[in-house]
Amino acid sequence: MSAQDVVLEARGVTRSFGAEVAVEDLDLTVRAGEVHALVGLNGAGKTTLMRLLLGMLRCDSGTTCLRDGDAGLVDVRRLRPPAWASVGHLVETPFTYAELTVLETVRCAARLHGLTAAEAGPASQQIIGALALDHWSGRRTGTLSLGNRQRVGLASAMVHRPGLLVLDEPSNALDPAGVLVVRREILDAAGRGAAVLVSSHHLDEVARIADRITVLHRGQVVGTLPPDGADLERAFFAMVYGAEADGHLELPGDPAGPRRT
Ligand SMILES: Nc1ncnc2c1ncn2[C@@H]1O[C@H](COP(=O)(O)OP(=O)(O)OP(=O)(O)O)[C@@H](O)[C@H]1O
Repeated sequence: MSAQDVVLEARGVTRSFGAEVAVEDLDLTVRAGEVHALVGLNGAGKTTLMRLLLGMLRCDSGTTCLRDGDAGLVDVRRLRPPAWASVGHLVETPFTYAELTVLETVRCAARLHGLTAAEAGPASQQIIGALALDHWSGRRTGTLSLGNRQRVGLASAMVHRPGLLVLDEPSNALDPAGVLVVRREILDAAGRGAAVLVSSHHLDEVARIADRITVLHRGQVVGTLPPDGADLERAFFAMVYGAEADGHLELPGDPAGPRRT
């Protein structure tokens, strides 16, 4: 892999909210054709990092860059609007219009990402089928279950086959069948050459799809996990506890918590 393959990059990024440092001096790359997973405890900074990478939040210091064709990596704050057409994301609230049907919503997302009217219909039908939403295609999104709203958000993020996909806990609300479907779509996207950044709390799931797994703790990268490692959970906790000054972190239901050995 060369520097040419980097599609998304954070360089020395820091962001605080009041006195709290959510992301601190963080470097990260996502390359074409790879699935890069972010894992960490609640509040580790995963969503904040994704929002910074997508320009949804301003960095206090450092920069986040996205590849814009021949112009190379460009600060997201200066990215030309057409470059955003090749980005798909689901970060926090799924893209849905409560009064529109599933098909209308996904078609709308396709058009917003630059597909022509002629392209948007078939592309929407295809991704709705892929995400097993056919049955709900004519339903207003405001009446859908949480998991199906999540699927619509994923369909809207993927309908235009983006070159960069950023998904924050994409299988959070999904049933086991949905988890399989999303796994397949993520792997297909990377197989087509897309750069994929995904966060998850499910280490087993992450191990199935990721080429690289980065562990965040208190806004910093504390290590990387090998996706084919033997005991990911153990390695994860060792990294997280190891990052604590005294090697000790209290967990609910486990007041003593594991200690660094
Ligand atoms: N808009 C905000 N205002 C104030 N604090 C915020 C804001 N957004 C995030 N934070 C804080 O920044 C820290 C990182 O939050 P973030 O949502 O990035 O974590 P996360 O790793 O995505 O957590 P989770 O796994 O629970 O989704 C948290 O302590 C959070 O309270």
